Amino acid sequence: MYKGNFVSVIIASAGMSNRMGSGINKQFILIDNKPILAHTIEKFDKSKFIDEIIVVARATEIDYCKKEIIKKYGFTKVTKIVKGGKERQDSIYNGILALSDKSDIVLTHDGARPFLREELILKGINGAIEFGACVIGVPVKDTIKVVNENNQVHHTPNRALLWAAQTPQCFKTDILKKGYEYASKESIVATDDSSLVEKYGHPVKMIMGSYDNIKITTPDDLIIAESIFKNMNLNENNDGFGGIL
Ligand SMILES: Nc1ccn([C@@H]2O[C@H](COP(=O)(O)OP(=O)(O)OP(=O)(O)O)[C@@H](O)[C@H]2O)c(=O)n1
Ligand SMILES: C[C@](O)(CO)[C@H](O)COP(=O)(O)O
Repeated sequence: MYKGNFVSVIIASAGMSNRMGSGINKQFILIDNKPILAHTIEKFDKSKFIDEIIVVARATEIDYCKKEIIKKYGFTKVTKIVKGGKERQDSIYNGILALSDKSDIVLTHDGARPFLREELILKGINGAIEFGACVIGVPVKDTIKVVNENNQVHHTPNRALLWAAQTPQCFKTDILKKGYEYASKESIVATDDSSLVEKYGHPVKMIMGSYDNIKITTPDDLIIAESIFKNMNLNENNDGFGGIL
């Protein structure tokens, strides 16, 4: 169980939001009059399982985050706001370097995933304690095709074995650090944190997540996000596993 462990979270919010095309950092777009990033931080700030939150922001947005997000919404567990890097991986690495020496368990999370539920935080922490590394995800619903550079279908993997990785991704802190140090030494680049731990050679467990734990990436996600937000508020007991979408 999580008791006795110091649990940290790194929230990556230093991306460029290119696919959103909003002209501003998508994490500052409002849902119910509150920035997406504030919704995300709130989930961890309120959680009794979390001890420290490191926010990773663009250098030019650190002051804004301090004033308009952390101070304005009265978050108490954000210990540091550090500057991001070119890729998400670089941003998370900066967050790792800012972790408290006390950190036993670390969760990495996207600032653009505001609909995380408390039970997934606990499942992730317990998964990290039991397995050393785990990732929250959901089985894919569509058939996935692997294509070549000419869009010719190369093969169709067995859907029963395919999961979509979400965040949080949860680790014993020393294991995540080793994964990132290994990636840096070997110049390994990946789009999520657990890939680096896999490549370092530590097994990663997949933990059942929730289909409504979406990452807000493109404008159509904002329409879905409004609907998830309303549903979460209407039905606080919705466990997120039933597939409201
Ligand atoms: N250099 C980067 C890139 C991404 N992120 C964060 O990682 C999360 C997941 O990334 P994604 O949704 O791809 O965000 P962007 O990189 O901003 O999107 P895009 O690729 O459309 O520019 C986001 O919360 C984003 O802010 C980050 O902290 N630092
Ligand atoms: C970490 C992640 O959210 C898992 O789905 C995803 O890989 C982030 O990737 P992106 O390229 O930054 O969208």
